[in-house]
Amino acid sequence: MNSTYFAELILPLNLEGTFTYHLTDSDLQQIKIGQRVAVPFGTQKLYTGIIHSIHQNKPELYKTKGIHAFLDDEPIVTPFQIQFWEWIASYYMCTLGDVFRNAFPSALKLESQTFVRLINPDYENLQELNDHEYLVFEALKLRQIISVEEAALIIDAKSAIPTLKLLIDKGIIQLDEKIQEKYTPKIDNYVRIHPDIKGNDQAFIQILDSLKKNANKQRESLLQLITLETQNQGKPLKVADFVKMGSTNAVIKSLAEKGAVEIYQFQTSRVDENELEKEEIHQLTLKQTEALEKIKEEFASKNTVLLHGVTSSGKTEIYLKLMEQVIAKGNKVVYLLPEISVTTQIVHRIKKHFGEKVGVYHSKFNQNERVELWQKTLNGDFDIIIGPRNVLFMPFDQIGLVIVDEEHESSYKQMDTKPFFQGRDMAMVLGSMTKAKVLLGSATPSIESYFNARQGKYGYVELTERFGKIQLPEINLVDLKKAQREKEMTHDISHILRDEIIEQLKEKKQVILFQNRRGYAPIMECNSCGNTPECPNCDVSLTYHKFSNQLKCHYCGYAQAKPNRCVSCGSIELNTKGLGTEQIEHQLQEIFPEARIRRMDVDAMRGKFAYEKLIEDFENKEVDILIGTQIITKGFDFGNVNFVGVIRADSLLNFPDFRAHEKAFQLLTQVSGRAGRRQEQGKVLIQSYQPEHQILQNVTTYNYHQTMKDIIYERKEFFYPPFTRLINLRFKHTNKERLDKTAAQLVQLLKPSFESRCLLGPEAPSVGRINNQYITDVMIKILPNQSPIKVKQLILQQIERLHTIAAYRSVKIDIDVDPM
Ligand SMILES: Nc1ncnc2c1ncn2[C@@H]1O[C@H](COP(=O)(O)OP(=O)(O)OP(=O)(O)O)[C@@H](O)[C@H]1O
Ligand SMILES: [Zn+2]
Repeated sequence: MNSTYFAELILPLNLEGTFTYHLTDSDLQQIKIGQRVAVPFGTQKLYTGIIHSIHQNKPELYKTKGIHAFLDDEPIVTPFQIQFWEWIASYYMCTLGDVFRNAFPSALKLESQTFVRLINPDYENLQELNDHEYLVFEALKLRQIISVEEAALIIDAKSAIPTLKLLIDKGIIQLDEKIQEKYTPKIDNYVRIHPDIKGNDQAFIQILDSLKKNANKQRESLLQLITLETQNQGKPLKVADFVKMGSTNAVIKSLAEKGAVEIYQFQTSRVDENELEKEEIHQLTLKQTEALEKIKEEFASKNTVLLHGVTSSGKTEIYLKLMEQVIAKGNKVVYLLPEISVTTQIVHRIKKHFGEKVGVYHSKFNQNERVELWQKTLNGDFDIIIGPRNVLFMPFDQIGLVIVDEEHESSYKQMDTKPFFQGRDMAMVLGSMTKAKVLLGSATPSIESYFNARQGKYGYVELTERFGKIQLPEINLVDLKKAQREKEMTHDISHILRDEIIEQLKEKKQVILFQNRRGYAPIMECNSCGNTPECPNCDVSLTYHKFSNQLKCHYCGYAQAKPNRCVSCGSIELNTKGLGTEQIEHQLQEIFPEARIRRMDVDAMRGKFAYEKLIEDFENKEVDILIGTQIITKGFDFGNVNFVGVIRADSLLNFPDFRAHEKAFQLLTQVSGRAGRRQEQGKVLIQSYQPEHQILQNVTTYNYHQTMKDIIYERKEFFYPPFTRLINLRFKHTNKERLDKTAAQLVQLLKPSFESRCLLGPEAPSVGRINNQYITDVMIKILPNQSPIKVKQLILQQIERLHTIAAYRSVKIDIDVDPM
């Protein structure tokens, strides 16, 4: 056939550009940009692609293939998304296929290696299945799981993907995934005065009278419930809690039978709260209203505004008001959070006001759950969509506002898979491409955002006062050297810290403690020969985990039983060095045997919704002391915490990275900000071996501006962002010699184009081998007078030149633009 029309397709491949397929007349009648199609690729492979564009330029050098089938009547990717993906691919120097793979749910893009699973073996409407569907269905009844490739053998290559797609649509099969824990909301029984007698004095007195004679206990309970309801101001009361306060299940049941109280249920889940009654948004305080007005004023002339408000100043309340106004104008809001599992409290607050119009992209959702969210977003079912950085890839339309909460968080940067994008930065690109306004918020803005605001590129709005005019917590430092010298310590807890915790527990307050490392002890060392067990796959020492009695690698997951003797000299004198959360937990348990102590770090939070459950327990005051890694610093808003302790600030300060000081200041300020958020001024104790350190001094005085000024000065001096842009080239190979040669060769090729201060390396990072791959880095600094686009082109050209020599090609090069 002699086609005159062609389509460019996006395929999930790590290859440059789009791919050309010819179109038949009937293709032309149904084709739309953004539709999914099933296509062959190479000799054997099948893929799901997206229609990128249509044209008449016949490729001269090769024969095009045709499209097997259209999978959708209507596009499921918007033209804007395609543009956005292209922008990301070009900025982050990866392929469009890399972005597509990351952006698009796997369950919507079947390919040869995709496996599907039978989920409805009892499907009865067999007459609704076509011949192909029927054949595959029969095969699945025997085997449960089948790959696209195998389906192609059973029916034919052309029909494999379309047929499986139809079976998915009918709910007969599903993308096969590791069985994941489904979130089952916890249902609790609650009790309240029966709505019929609430506020009806006459009916109420009647009931009370009837209880006078032989139901004294019931009468007491009823009166107690009334008092509680007034005290709790409408906050639901669990039956279980009421029983703890003196009532009994039998009494509550009798009262319910008599119509005096009502037992009701609702989900206490943090994930699905559409059942909750909606609440009005709080009235903003004068200061908050001023801030909101100023934000809107700044938006008149600027696309981005930085809201710099101290912890607990009510930034979230301002977001809520602003969102309400944007939605009232018929626009949508994208709300970005650093990590959803640890910010369930905020999701909860947003859902409370906007109900089912809120779409939540949970990073722990499985692929099938993701499809549902994608389709609902496409339908325009949501006014607000919340999630971590990947939420930017959802198919929304008509965005009026993008909020980036806790904008300083480094977890906005994707580090493990391509594209290595920065969610905050891409939110701004999304904003400028869709003409939506972008609000960045933080109590400790990143250097970059602060700098841009100071330069007048962003609007800048400051909120310096906590809600309720509560003073920011008083932060004091504990000198660990001194405490040790004076024997004022039990294990790693100074007696000042210990006594403060005792005081807090006495007053029934909850305590949050922060330690930056997980595990029991990061290093095991032989006292005789000094040998330290290391990971066989990575260049790091193994961390001791007492609970499992194992040594584990935090980079590749390798684990071994704890040895009883030194593997090097046989001595039994093995010592541990360093301090992890697990050890602190043990020490605390010993010092405070009565306290209910829980730990929040990745080791303790294995289950799918472990965070949610622990947060709930903490809110319900079922935990006295919470010890955690930096997870606990992110936006928690607990009312009953007046005191926060930092076990050891030193590892934060001594980290070998140009961002270390910025991060240390942010982290310590944020964790301190969890204290004293309701009635009274909170307190914070930070333990450190170097209390004189300038960063710690600045933390205690809340001297954000001075800290940033100092850091900006250093950055300027040493050519770091925001004065330069960085690109890191990370080389990986199992053979160290080949790795080093390749990296050195590329540096040779790049040398003529860069000043020597702008081309650093090759240099091995602090962990020079992970999972048996050696690593080395070459860092390029782009000066303000250089064009980043030209520099990127140059890098790609030189890599291409490098690759003309076969020996260099096997070394993988990951290009990381704006590394963190
Ligand atoms: N105008 C208001 N009316 C009632 N409650 C408010 C108001 N403003 C803030 N609050 C309450 O004060 C607490 C702190 O506010 P919020 O969590 O919004 O602060 P934040 O600035 O986002 O803090 P952080 O940066 O520490 O996360 C919350 O419990 C919030 O409900
Ligand atoms: Zn390892």
